Amino acid sequence: MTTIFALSSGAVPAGVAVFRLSGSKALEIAGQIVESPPKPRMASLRYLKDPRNGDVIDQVLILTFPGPSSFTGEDCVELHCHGGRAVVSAVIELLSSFEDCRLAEAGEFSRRAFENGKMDLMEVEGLADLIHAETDQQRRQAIRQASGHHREQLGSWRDTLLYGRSMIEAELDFADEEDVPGSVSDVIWPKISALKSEMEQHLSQARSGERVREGLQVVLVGHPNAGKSSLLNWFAKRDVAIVTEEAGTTRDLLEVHLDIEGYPVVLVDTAGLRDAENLVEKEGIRRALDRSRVADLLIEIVDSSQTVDRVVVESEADRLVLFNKEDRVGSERNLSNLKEGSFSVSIKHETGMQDFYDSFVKHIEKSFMGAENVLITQKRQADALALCVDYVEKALIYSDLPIEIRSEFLRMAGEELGKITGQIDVEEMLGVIFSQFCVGK
Ligand SMILES: Nc1nc2c(ncn2[C@@H]2O[C@H](COP(=O)(O)OP(=O)(O)OP(=O)(O)O)[C@@H](O)[C@H]2O)c(=O)[nH]1
Ligand SMILES: [K+]
Ligand SMILES: [Mg+2]
Repeated sequence: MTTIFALSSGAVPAGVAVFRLSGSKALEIAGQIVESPPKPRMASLRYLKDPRNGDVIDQVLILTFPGPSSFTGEDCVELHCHGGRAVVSAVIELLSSFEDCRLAEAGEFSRRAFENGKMDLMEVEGLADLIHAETDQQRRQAIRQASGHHREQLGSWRDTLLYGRSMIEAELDFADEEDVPGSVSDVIWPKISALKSEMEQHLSQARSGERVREGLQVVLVGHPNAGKSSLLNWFAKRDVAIVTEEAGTTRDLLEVHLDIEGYPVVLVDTAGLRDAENLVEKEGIRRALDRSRVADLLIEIVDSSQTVDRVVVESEADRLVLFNKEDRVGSERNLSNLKEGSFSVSIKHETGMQDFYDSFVKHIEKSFMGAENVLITQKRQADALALCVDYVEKALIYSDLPIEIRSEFLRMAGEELGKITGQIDVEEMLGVIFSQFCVGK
C-alpha cells in the first residue's frame, strides 16, 4: 500500500505543524530523515535532514507507531515541526521526494483505519462529527459515537438475529430425528418480536441525533416589517441582516448558527409574508413557507402597533409569538390576554426580551431531551436500520411462508444491520446449534 502523508494540523503559520505518515514505507522514511530512529511511541527531539544533500530543515519532535498499534493499523509516523510556511513547504517537498510516498486524499487515513478494522463506519462518522463539532452537545454525541458506544447494542441485535437463524437451521437439519422437539424455532419469534420493538424505539429517536448534528431549525416568520431581521440580529449580536423601515426588505433565507446552552440552533430569517406582486419577493415568500414546513420551532413576530393578526403558516412545529414594538403601543395595551408562549416585547428597545428568551431556552432544552443516549445520528444509519426492521417484520408476519423464507428475511435484516457499521453479515452460523442441542451422537 502506498505510503501517504498529510499536514494534519490547521492553517499555517502556527506554532507547530503536525505531519502524519502512514504506510509500509513510513518507518523507513523516518529512518532516513532523522539521524537515530526513535523508540516506538516515544516523542524524540531530532534534526530533520534532507538525505539528498544533508540540509537541516527543522528541529522536530518525531514519534513512530509501528502497525498494527496505530491509528490506521499501518506503520505510522508523526512529525511535529515548526509551523512556518517555508518549513511546511520544505517538509511536503521532502516527503514527496520518496518513491511510493504521496500526499493523502481527504479522509484517506480514516479509510485505511476502517479497512484495517481499527474503526467501524459509525466510529468513522463519529470522528468526522467530532472534528466539525461546534457546540458542547455536538461534541458529546460525536465522541460517544467515535469511541464505539454503539458496538454493544448493535452486537446484541446481530446476535439475536443469528440465534434466530441458527434455531431455524437446527429445526430444518434435524427435523427427522425424534429427540429434537418439533417446533424449536417457535421459541425464537417472541424474541425477534421484542428485538423489532427495541429497534423501532431507537429509530424513533434518530431525529434527535440528527438534530444534535445539524442543529435545531428555528424559523422566524411574520408579516413584512414585523421585526424578524431585527430579532435575528439581536440573537446574533451583530448586524447580520439588513433592517430598514421598508416592508419587504428580506427576500433570501438568512441563517445564523447559535450555541444555546451548548445546544446547536440554526436560526433562519425569512421574507415577510404577504400577497406580493414582485417576482423576487414572491420567490422569497415561497422559500419562507417551504422552510417553515420543516422547522422544529417557529417564532412568529407581529407588529402589534399595526395589527394583532397572525400569519398563516402550514407547519407542525411549536410556535412562540412575539407581539413586537410595544414601545409604540403605549401603556393602554391589555397584556392579560397574552396566551402561553406569547410575549409582548420591543426588540429594538430590548424590553420584555428576558421572558421570551427564557421560554425559548426551555423549548430548546425540551427538543433535545433524551438526545444524550441516542444511537442513530445520521440518515444513512437510520435508513439501514429502517430496512432491517422491515425485514424483521416480514419474517414475523409471514408466518404461513416456509420457514426457510422467514429465515432468509432474518438474514437480510442482519445484512442491513451490518451496513450501519460497515460490517456485512458473512455466513457465520457459529456453533449456536451445537451448544443448544446434544446432537453429538
Ligand atoms: N418602534 C420599534 N421599531 C422596531 C422595533 N423592532 C423593529 N423595529 C423597526 O421596524 C422596522 C422593520 O424591522 P425589520 O427587522 O426589518 O423587519 P422584518 O420583519 O425583517 O421586515 P421584512 O424583512 O421587510 O419582512 C425597522 O425600521 C426596525 O427598526 C421595535 O421594537 N420598536
Ligand atoms: K423591513
Ligand atoms: Mg427582514
